[in-house]
Amino acid sequence: MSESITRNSPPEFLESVLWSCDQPLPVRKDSNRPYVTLTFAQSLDGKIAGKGGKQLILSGKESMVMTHWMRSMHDGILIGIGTALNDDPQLNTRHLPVTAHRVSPRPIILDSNLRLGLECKLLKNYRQGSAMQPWVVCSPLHAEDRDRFGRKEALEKAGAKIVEVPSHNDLISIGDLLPKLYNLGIGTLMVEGGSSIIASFLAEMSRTCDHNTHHAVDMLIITVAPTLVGDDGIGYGLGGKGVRVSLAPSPRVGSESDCTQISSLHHVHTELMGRDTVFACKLL
Ligand SMILES: NC(=O)C1=CN([C@@H]2O[C@H](COP(=O)(O)OP(=O)(O)OC[C@H]3O[C@@H](n4cnc5c(N)ncnc54)[C@H](O)[C@@H]3O)[C@@H](O)[C@H]2O)C=CC1
Ligand SMILES: Nc1nc(O)c(N)c(N[C@@H]2O[C@H](COP(=O)(O)O)[C@@H](O)[C@H]2O)n1
Repeated sequence: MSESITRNSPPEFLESVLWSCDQPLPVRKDSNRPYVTLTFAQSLDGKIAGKGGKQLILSGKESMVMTHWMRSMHDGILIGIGTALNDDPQLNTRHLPVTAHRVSPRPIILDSNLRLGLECKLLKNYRQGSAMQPWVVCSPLHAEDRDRFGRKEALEKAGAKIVEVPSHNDLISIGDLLPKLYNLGIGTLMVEGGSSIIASFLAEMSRTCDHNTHHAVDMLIITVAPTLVGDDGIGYGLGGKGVRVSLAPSPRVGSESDCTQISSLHHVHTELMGRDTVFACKLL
């Protein structure tokens, strides 16, 4: 079996691009939000799921184990309600060797209207004592909002903690979410998807860079699997018209005149993991 699958500590490259247990967290200009790692797996044609959102196992064994190491390194793991309903994920570190010190992050679900199922694996695992309590982030509740109050109560009874954060058009404001999570003790946050969440974080990243304010994402770690999904598959956008994220320096992305550089991603590492390629880029 490959050494990367059986080792008892994270792959070296992960510790070098993120942090290792015996190193302090990377210093950021702003300290009122978590360190944010945006990460997902995609096909060669840029798809993260199949037709109609069908969940695809794109990562091979080696990169999947790497993803579970990454999970173990973060305080929280964030997904959108689309992924929670579609995939019913566990978001734990079960692919790590039994001999490794496995710590699973706290699941955080962006669920503006409290649609999470009471019998989902995230809640079941918590009730069985094998996972941390999931936090469900919703839009602020108002007194007249009886249906949502009912769902809030049901979710709390099922084990969830409900966190209210301002939203616009039913999308939780990322700019308000991050300081809130930080104040609740999330120092490091892994954002796993899905498609709309990736687009929102990339858009927020672009917006904050554009205005030269604090960034929303620190590190982008993308696994690319050598497979083609086809046009029916689900991709991810950059979260809006005119949003462009370019690599800097960027000799291959076009001339200055045809590419407005809103934000700069700096390539820090490329790692081959089995048949997959993992790219790590950091935002400066
Ligand atoms: N290949 C990979 O690494 C991954 C693939 N996926 C795939 O992604 C697909 C799910 O993607 P989506 O349907 O887009 O669901 P999603 O997981 O991105 O959730 C989107 C929903 O979250 C809610 N939301 C609240 N605040 C939001 C905000 N600020 N920005 C965006 N959404 C917000 C909205 O109700 C929205 O419809 C599934 O097919 C899943 O298998 C999901 C995660 C990782
Ligand atoms: N790294 C990675 N590779 C893939 O091929 C994937 N499909 C995903 N998906 C993400 O992992 C979640 C499933 O997690 P569990 O196995 O249930 O712990 C899924 O919902 C996506 O967030 N990731």
